[in-house]
Amino acid sequence: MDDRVYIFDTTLRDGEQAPGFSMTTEEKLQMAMQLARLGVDIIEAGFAIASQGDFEAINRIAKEVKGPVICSLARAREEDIEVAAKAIEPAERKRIHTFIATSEIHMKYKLRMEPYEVLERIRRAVSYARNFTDDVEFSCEDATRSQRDFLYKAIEEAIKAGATVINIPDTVGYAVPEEFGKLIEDIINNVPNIDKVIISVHCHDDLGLAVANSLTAVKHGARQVECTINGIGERAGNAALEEIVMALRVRRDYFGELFTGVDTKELYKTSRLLCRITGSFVPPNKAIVGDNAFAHESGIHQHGVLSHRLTYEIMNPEDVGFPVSRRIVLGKHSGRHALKQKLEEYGIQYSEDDLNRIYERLKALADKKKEVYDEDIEALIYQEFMKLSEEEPIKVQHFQVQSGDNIMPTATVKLYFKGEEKTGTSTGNGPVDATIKAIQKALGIDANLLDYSIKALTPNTDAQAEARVVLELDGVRASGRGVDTDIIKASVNAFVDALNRAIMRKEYILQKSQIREEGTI
Ligand SMILES: CC(=O)SCCNC(=O)CCNC(=O)[C@H](O)C(C)(C)COP(=O)(O)OP(=O)(O)OC[C@H]1O[C@@H](n2cnc3c(N)ncnc32)[C@H](O)[C@@H]1OP(=O)(O)O
Ligand SMILES: CC(C)C(=O)C(=O)O
Repeated sequence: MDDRVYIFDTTLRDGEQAPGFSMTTEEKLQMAMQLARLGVDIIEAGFAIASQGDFEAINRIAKEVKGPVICSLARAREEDIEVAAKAIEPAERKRIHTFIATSEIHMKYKLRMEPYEVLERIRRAVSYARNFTDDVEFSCEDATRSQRDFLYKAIEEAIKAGATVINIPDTVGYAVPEEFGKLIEDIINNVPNIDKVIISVHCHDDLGLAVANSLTAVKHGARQVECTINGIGERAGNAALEEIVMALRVRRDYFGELFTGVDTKELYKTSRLLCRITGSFVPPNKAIVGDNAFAHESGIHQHGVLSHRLTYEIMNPEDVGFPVSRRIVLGKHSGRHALKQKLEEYGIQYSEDDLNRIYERLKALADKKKEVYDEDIEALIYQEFMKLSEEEPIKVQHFQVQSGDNIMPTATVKLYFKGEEKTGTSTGNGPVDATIKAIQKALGIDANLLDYSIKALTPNTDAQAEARVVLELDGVRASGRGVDTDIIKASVNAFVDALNRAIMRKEYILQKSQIREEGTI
């Protein structure tokens, strides 16, 4: 059996079926381009008969995306198959994926068909699809709840009719790994000519087992895995592509020579592109691509990884394209080893007393604040070692914004810079833009805004909003965060927070270079 595991990405079809994840044609195209860079083997670009928009998106992807096979889903109906064939027609390599349910519950209540009628549909649909392409995939929807002999028969008919890939979906996420692996093995041992086709699996995550089931299936002979970026998909989602690919790569000792064609360095980028396009967030603890996937906060772990990376890390962040290498996060659970490393990063010379003093301050701060950011630690260091004031240089006294659907947004701010009163007024593209510009005018500065994001922390209209800002001021980069029920205030707080850090950081750099010149460091 071949060792190559084909990655069938269904982010743009099953992934898009998740509420809130619909994408426009342009967005789908952008995502498909990135999936091609990622190196997936097949892109299921949509369900062509679902809508004119879906048809057009598949058609554009088929025309413009080179590399992967482009596929459309189709029910076991001639009309669906014709529309799918038309949509994928321009692709260099094309696949029609047709399906019908084979479980009793689906056949009886949903399809209202007798089993013999379903078998007839399979024969007709697969052979009809073969008129348009040599690459036809057939799925027995709800395979894991299908009666065994009937499932074997359905697969046999699909192969006879010309299917080249047989997909075994765990449509409702009902299977458990050992049982699912055995199902694949049984199919291999009981269905005639099964060795002539590729066996695929498509697992849903209703019990949180989609990745485990997919990997067990691969171990038992499946050679195509259907999965999505960030595991998005109908209900609880599909198997997460990044987890499947990295598990196969990291656990070569277990999976043997199995490999995929995915360029793992593109994983993080692809995950974040999907977030940006759909306005969704990846939970921080998400395997492989979550913000905390390579972060260490607790002292014992930090000491371990600082001594030898492999004590607590099974993969390199660089291998999945993580933008920062391992993150040592200082917080409530951190120990002195990690703090020492941070002080050394800042080029600080410290005594054992200094270390203990700053360590106590860190713990006290962490008890008060939910999250301690690198910037908070930096501020502690400034205060302890550079004797910079604990006072933040900029304090906003007051701001006022006028905005509406037929007036130019205008903001006025009054603030204090190191105790001196300053005011500024500006118009802008929106109320946030106008206020940020007014602050800059008041201070007479021109900071370069590198990143700005805002999200609601709860689902109501009175929710707390969290704004984050990354900016650069005179070559010094800093980030800031602001939380408020008023989105403009949250944005102002984040912007001023970042400015304060940039100014303090500038002063710190200046002091350090002066000390160096005086030869005391
Ligand atoms: C497990 C999966 O993820 S399957 C994919 C699910 N994805 C989607 O459904 C998204 C796209 N779907 C749609 O846009 C619409 O459902 C459409 C356009 C496909 C069909 O819409 P409608 O014609 O209004 O039918 P509706 O969705 O209400 O019902 C489904 C019909 O398809 C039939 N059907 C369902 N699956 C299949 C199948 N695999 N093969 C043949 N017929 C099927 C049902 O029995 C029902 O038939 P009926 O209209 O004769 O009663
Ligand atoms: C169409 C099939 C593969 C499907 O999405 C499912 O069964 O979940």
